[in-house]
Amino acid sequence: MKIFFVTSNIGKVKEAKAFLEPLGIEIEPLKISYPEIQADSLEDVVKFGIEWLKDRIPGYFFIEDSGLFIEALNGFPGVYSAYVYKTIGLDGILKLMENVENRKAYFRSVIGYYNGNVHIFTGTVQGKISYDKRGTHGFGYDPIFVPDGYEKTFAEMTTEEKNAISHRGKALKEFHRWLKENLKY
Ligand SMILES: O=c1nc[nH]c2c1ncn2[C@H]1C[C@H](O)[C@@H](COP(=O)(O)OP(=O)(O)OP(=O)(O)O)O1
Ligand SMILES: [Mg+2]
Repeated sequence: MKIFFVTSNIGKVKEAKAFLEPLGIEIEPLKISYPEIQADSLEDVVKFGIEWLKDRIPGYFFIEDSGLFIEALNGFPGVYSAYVYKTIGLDGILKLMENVENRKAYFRSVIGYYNGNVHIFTGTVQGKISYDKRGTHGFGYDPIFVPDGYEKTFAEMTTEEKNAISHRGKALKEFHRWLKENLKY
């Protein structure tokens, strides 16, 4: 089967393909930008995005909204992660975290799939903000996020390694489980 992934982030596409294509699900990226509302939750952003997209996409599709939530910053950048990445970036986050001992943070991913109805799948990974940028793989905040149980950042992992433990990998796993149960392929 083939489903569309509406996103402008090629890093997300790479991860979704690495996870789902070996399981027999073909991903067709569609770079259509949709309004991302200013909301308190990733779920609300996804639900609004689907409502806006559903009559504009020729088939079943999914979108994904994600964010990095830093405990010492009361959850910032959270739902504003994309905007913060584009404005103050990794150096800005490291600066805000200077002299902050509590490095705890988590990533969260919310996938919304539309097949006539909306289905939501989520995943979270706990970790810490590093003291400097490390690694060249991945995208976004990967060079400053160290998942619990590891010494290296997401940017020091291969796509497969990251997928096995990441927020997006977990959401994709839930998504795949649902597809398998409901489509009986
Ligand atoms: O695994 C990740 N590793 C590092 N950084 C990440 C990850 N997952 C999301 N992020 C960053 C990217 C973006 O700055 C923001 C999410 O914003 P978000 O709107 O979901 O993504 P986006 O605008 O890059 O692509 P899209 O076209 O799918 O909306 O957090
Ligand atoms: Mg976005």
